[in-house]
Amino acid sequence: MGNYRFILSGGGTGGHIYPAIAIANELKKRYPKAEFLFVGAKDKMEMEKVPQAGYKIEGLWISGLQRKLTLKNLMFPLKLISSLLRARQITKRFKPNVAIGTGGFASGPLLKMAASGKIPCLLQEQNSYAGITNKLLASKAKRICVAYDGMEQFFPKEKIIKTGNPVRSDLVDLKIDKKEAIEFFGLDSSKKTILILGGSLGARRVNQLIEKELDFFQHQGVQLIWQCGKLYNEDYKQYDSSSVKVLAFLNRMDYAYTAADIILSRAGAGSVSELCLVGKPVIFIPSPNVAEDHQTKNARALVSKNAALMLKESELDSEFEKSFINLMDSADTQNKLSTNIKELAMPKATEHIVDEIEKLFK
Ligand SMILES: CC(=O)N[C@H]1[C@@H](OP(=O)(O)OP(=O)(O)OC[C@H]2O[C@@H](n3ccc(=O)[nH]c3=O)[C@H](O)[C@@H]2O)O[C@H](CO)[C@@H](O)[C@@H]1O
Repeated sequence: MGNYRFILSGGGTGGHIYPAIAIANELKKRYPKAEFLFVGAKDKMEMEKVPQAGYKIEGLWISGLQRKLTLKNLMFPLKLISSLLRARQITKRFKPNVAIGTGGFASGPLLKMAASGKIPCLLQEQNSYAGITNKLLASKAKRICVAYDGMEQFFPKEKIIKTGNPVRSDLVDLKIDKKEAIEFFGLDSSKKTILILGGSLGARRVNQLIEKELDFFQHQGVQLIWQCGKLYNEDYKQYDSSSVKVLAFLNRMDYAYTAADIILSRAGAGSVSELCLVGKPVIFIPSPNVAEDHQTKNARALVSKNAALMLKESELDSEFEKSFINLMDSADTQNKLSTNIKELAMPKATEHIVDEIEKLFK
């Protein structure tokens, strides 16, 4: 009993990978004998992060379409055919009970072939603006779990279930001692700690801001945990010091969230869902470079409920210091933001999604 087989696919960025890992962990908790296989894109971060989480992954030779005419684009049809064939082989061999797609281009071929092999498929869409892969797969899916209202504009209404975004269980209920968390980063537990998050890949404009404001932060007497991203680490690691911890990637987000007094963050859907659970004062700096400006929409949903502050990239030079000082100086604003953001948390999202998955194979 319980020897079920689950195939999961999502990747390209942490925003698609971590929901898949959270779903797999909950399935494993319910079905300890189940087998799992992840499918990702060959050179993307899932090939490293999924094995770190204890799961097997196979990589497809696939990439997204660029908007310009490039060599990569000319290769696209070839990659698509090759990855569809490979996806068919994988699903035939693994024979999953259910296929789960969390967005990103690798999930396209996999879910398409799974559906044509009559395997029930469930999609999970993290954003308020649906990604292209999930939109293309919607007609094949039995259920589509979403985190925002109004998703009927992208998906058939009868398939949509609002569950919220899956968050890794270690971040749902933070139980670490704050002093221990601050010391984990080699920082001083008597000082205020600011956590800077650039999303799973790091954010160039956020890094430029922090570099420019280092003296300002020092004057304010605060210390920094600065996640700059793998791509930017070489440029910024020179600033690592006893009060500024520069890290390419945080493997222990639980410690980082616990250590922080104030958080500056991009507004990717996963980050937003986690920050609601964490319940600390946040200043969002949404990326303006994503489809339909969806990070600004993600952030605005919180700002309109007095649950976070937001600065657009174009406002950073003129507004950042003022906004930061106002927030630092007002315990009242900090408390209000913390209380309000917590109210938006959906801590049962993963369980709810797995309840829906169970309906597809039981
Ligand atoms: C530039 C880009 O395309 N961004 C998209 C990407 O964001 P991105 O990949 O940044 O993803 P999210 O903000 O959704 O989530 C980031 C995830 O990475 C984890 N994390 C992050 C940094 C770190 O050092 N360690 C770590 O573990 C966070 O805990 C979180 O679980 O996917 C999101 C969800 O589809 C979208 O909303 C974003 O617009």
